[in-house]
Amino acid sequence: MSETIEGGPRAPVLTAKHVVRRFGGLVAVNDVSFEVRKGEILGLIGPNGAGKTTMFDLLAGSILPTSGEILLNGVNVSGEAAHRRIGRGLGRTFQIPRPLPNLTLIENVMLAAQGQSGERLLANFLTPWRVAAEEKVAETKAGELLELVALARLAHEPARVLSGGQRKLLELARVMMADPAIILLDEPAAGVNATLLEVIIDRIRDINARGITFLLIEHNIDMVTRLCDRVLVMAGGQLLCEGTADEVARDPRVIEAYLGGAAAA
Ligand SMILES: Nc1ncnc2c1ncn2[C@@H]1O[C@H](COP(=O)(O)OP(=O)(O)OP(=O)(O)O)[C@@H](O)[C@H]1O
Repeated sequence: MSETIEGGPRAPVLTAKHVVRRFGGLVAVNDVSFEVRKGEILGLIGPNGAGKTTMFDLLAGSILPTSGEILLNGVNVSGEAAHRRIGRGLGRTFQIPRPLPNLTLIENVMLAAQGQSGERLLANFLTPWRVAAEEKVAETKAGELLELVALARLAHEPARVLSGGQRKLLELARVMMADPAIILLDEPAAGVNATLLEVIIDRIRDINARGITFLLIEHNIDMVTRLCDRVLVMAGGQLLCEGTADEVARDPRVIEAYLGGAAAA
């Protein structure tokens, strides 16, 4: 019972209810329902073309569902734009992060600050002291977040010097700047070397220990097994099954879905 009490330890942060998304004749997401519970790291796996990225786009608000509902902390956000969902505590990283190459790391992270007066020309003109004070606070916070993701020593370097794996860490710091309740992570392990992968796994654990919930799309099953208590499997736009990483890896339907994908590739 207490599992679903609003605000309780296992309350749903993000809910998909019978979500459908069509692209012309193709049903990329077909009647998918699930919950991401407060404090968990939930995995989302499935073969190429399963509909995982489309599901992320729907949850984040980059695209809208053809039908069905998306709830963020119990509020129906199905028709809301992405920036409004960010304001409600939903963060998202991209498979291929694209920081502004000529800005420093700290400047890139500061760009993600919410509600700065500096964004408003009038405020800048009328209350420059407040804008300066807010920028100082944002700079301190961005510095702390770069420390959290082990990039503090590069804080004043331009983002173009970063490797692919370091860009993923910068992306995590950027998302954290908006104080998210939940972060959607899109393939954080893709293209990352083994050493940096360990850093990314550690940082995700640290951020999760601060009470932040994660939904993780990942093809690297070792990472999923190490981070996720619960895993959802999608195939052909539908939710195939749910369980621990070990359970789903043994499930004949999952094996069949991956083998079918490999045969079709
Ligand atoms: N904008 C779009 N227009 C038309 N079809 C699309 C669009 N976006 C995705 N699709 C199709 O929807 C299906 C699901 O794609 P999606 O990218 O969500 O899968 P995925 O599980 O994320 O795959 P991968 O693991 O390869 O990233 C695919 O058949 C894809 O071609």
